Amino acid sequence: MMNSAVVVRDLRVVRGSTTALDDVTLTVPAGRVTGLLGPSGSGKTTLMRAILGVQVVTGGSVTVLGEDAGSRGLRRRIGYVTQAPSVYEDLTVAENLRYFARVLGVNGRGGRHGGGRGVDEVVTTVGLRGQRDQLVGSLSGGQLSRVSLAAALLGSPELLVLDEPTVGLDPVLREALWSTFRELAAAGTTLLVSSHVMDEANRCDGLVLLRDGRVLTQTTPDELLGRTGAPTAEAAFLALVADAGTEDDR
Ligand SMILES: Nc1ncnc2c1ncn2[C@@H]1O[C@H](COP(=O)(O)OP(=O)(O)OP(=O)(O)O)[C@@H](O)[C@H]1O
Repeated sequence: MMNSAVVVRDLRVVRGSTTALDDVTLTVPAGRVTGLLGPSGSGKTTLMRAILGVQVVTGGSVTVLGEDAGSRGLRRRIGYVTQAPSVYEDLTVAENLRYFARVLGVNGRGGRHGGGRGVDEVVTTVGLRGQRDQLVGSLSGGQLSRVSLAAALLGSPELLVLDEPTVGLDPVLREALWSTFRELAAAGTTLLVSSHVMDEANRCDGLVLLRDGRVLTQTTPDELLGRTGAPTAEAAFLALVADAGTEDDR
């Protein structure tokens, strides 16, 4: 039996006058990279917020690492990176991370109670050793987003939820970040990574395709291409959208 880090059942979320998620059921397998793909406004951020337990939901259930989403005990077991970098510009990279380590109750040198990743280790993981003592306000955009990722890695979370972490990064940095994700998964971390860049689909072990707040399909990159006969993930997604549109019309 495959071990699931996240189980979402019949989830429904209404935000304002929009049904942001409707009847969403999916699982995120442990120790894998799952890509959450869909166009802008399809509900990716809302789903991630529900998994983190910070989203008011109208119906359904979300179980994370065996507990209800939002349970206190989950706080240190999940790392989250939002689209807006939440770091202090007037502190250096290391100062920011030491601050977040304290907030999380992580020992900045070797993790909580001696376990997990500390500041030096996460700085190395995201390739910012050269910028360790630089003010965050003077970093490039790509470096800045890697500081947020480093903060999310403190203490070795079991689940990493990353909302469009590669937006605005050049191809070299994107490559570097994806190899970091692969290494983390190989070491047992579960990653849920959202993107609206379909060519990132091939880098994931599994895929969840969202459209208009509904799961279009939960699949793998190979199966997606095989099923649609499309040459690229982007073309496959468009083919599925066209199919779903035909069904809606029936
Ligand atoms: N605070 C809010 N109040 C009302 N509607 C909202 C709110 N936040 C999001 N929505 C709506 O919910 C839907 C899903 O939004 P969500 O941010 O989850 O999409 P997304 O797939 O993450 O988009 P993007 O790729 O552009 O970030 C959209 O139609 C959006 O307009």
